[in-house]
Amino acid sequence: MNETTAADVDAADDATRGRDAAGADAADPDAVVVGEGVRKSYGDVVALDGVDIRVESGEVFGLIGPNGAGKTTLVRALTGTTEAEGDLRVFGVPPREVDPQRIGLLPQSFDPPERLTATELVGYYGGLYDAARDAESVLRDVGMADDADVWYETLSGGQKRRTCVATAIVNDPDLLFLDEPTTGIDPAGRRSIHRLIERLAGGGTTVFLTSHAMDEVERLADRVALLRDGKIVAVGAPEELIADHGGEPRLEVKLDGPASEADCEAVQEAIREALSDESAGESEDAPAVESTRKGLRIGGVRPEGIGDAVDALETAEIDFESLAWSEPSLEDVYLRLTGEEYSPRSEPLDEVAPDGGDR
Ligand SMILES: Nc1ncnc2c1ncn2[C@@H]1O[C@H](COP(=O)(O)OP(=O)(O)OP(=O)(O)O)[C@@H](O)[C@H]1O
Repeated sequence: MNETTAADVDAADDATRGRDAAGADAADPDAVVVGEGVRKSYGDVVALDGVDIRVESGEVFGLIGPNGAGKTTLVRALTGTTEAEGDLRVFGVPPREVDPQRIGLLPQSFDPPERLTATELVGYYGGLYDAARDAESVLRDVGMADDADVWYETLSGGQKRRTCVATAIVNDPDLLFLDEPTTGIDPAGRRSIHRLIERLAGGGTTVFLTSHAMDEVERLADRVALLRDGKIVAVGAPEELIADHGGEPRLEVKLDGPASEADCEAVQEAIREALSDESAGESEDAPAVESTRKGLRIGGVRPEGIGDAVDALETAEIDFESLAWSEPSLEDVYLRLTGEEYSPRSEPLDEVAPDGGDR
């Protein structure tokens, strides 16, 4: 007679869930987070509308999207803090079955007890785990060593947020969810959090980062997903997304106000003539020239083409104040794919004399 033991039941259970005894996802062993067809509604509001997502071990995965896109809901679904439909697996098991020791979570809204010092607070959260790091060293990691003995309630907004980041990493998690970790943190503090994320990722921690700071995501994330209206509309490495959706580099020409239509046409014509001279009659599209609030913009200008653009401005007798060349960024991707206003990251050049000689 066959005797069914508890171990057999566990093994069968694991087999149906598609994981092996070590807790890895047998169907997808490199994946730490897998979501398929994830849906979540709050009454009539559809927060997640069939999200497919996969985060690999050791990667920094950025999640971006407008307010209300569903980012926090997705983080909550993946951390088991809210129920959602669909197939969700974290380390090969449903989110609520994951060993808490392996997960760190910095929620978007986090109100810890205020009448504790930063050290006491981090120690308190560390006490919730089987094993925890020393509070002092964690606070050092987030740039809070000097204020470790200050009451939480008297810390500044940015210092509070850094302390909260410390509570999320006190258990030395394998997978860290950071929901807008640098909100309200000053540039130096942000930089120290960025370095911390880079160090954690370098040490093998998988980081799931949501942020509205596109520069932060572009810098830190190996891959980025853009969520809009509860659906992922693009996913890829930042450089891939920028190449596919970021648009072209452009030259911003500062004048004493918006360029007139006639000026834009004159610049366009000068560029077209220069191009037709160069290409000896072969047809070539001239870069678009458009008026902006501060002057005009010439699209499609690569660094080696700045000299030609300056020549065209001179031919068109445009007396400009300065030039700023900008390349597309993740922010452009975001703005294009969400249909919001275009606002390029500019890299100002040195002041360029209108004769083009002082560049
Ligand atoms: N507890 C809730 N009850 C009702 N509706 C909710 C709840 N939580 C979220 N929503 C709604 O679900 C949608 C997605 O919200 P969510 O907070 O996930 O977006 P988000 O992308 O994180 O936004 P933000 O960038 O503003 O933080 C929104 O329309 C929001 O109003």
